Amino acid sequence: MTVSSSDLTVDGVTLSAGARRLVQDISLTARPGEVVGLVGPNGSGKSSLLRAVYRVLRPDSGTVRVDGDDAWSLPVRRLARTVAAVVQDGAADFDLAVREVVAMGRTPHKRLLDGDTAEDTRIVESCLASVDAADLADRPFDRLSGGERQRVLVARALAQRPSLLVLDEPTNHLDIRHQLQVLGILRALPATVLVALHDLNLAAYYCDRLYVLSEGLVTASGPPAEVLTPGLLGEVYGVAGEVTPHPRTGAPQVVFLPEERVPAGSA
Ligand SMILES: Nc1ncnc2c1ncn2[C@@H]1O[C@H](COP(=O)(O)OP(=O)(O)OP(=O)(O)O)[C@@H](O)[C@H]1O
Repeated sequence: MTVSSSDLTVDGVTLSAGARRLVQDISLTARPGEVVGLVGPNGSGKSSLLRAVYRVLRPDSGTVRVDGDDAWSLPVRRLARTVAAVVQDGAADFDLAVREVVAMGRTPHKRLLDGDTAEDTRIVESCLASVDAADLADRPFDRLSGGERQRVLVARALAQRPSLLVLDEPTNHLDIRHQLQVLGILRALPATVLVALHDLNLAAYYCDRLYVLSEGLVTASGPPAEVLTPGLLGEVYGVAGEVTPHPRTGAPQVVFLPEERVPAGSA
């Protein structure tokens, strides 16, 4: 049975590509309804870890459990009814209209050769509208701008009605209004969300908890206010910054001080 929000437990996951170790012994949880952020510098292993969760990169060791079931042992169709993914630069070469791309999100809920029901059509239209893409519905997907494409891929994932949504840099290419819109949608979903983000201020505002990856390891985790400290900015990113609670939202607000660059690891 599909539940509205899933429990994700990643336990001791190590990933490699050939001889190269991508992440090592990562453990992470996302409880039902939580929005959990993955942050960290380029190449720290965020995308690789997400790939293990949406079952593209098989762990060398460790487990990925969704609602207690090993994600790598579940039937593919059952996993697809539970987990949706928005990946970086995903599927740019669809030779389909936008509406058809979003309708693909309904596939796991259908049997072979089933057509679209009125409910499928309603879900597709409402997911397109939620990301301001209703007017793109008849356009060829492969002619859209980067940001339009990204919003359509978010709509496709929403149309899947997942109980666990995994997103790799979903704000990539988006203007600021659409960044806030997409993250606001994720925040309001009943689903559990695991999202890789580069923007620490957006991560601080929208995520319940953060995991900070650095060189394939988790170096810090917890609520944003505990994790995002000047020490962490120096240690993990090699930059100087101040962190203060925002006077209105209370969320930690990071201000970078570019002239005070510090060598990574020296904070
Ligand atoms: N298939 C692969 N073969 C070899 N190295 C790989 C492969 N996939 C990823 N890597 C390397 O593993 C490391 C982690 O990559 P990953 O894409 O997970 O990082 P990331 O944190 O998502 O980075 P970014 O913020 O730049 O998107 C990088 O050094 C990357 O070059």
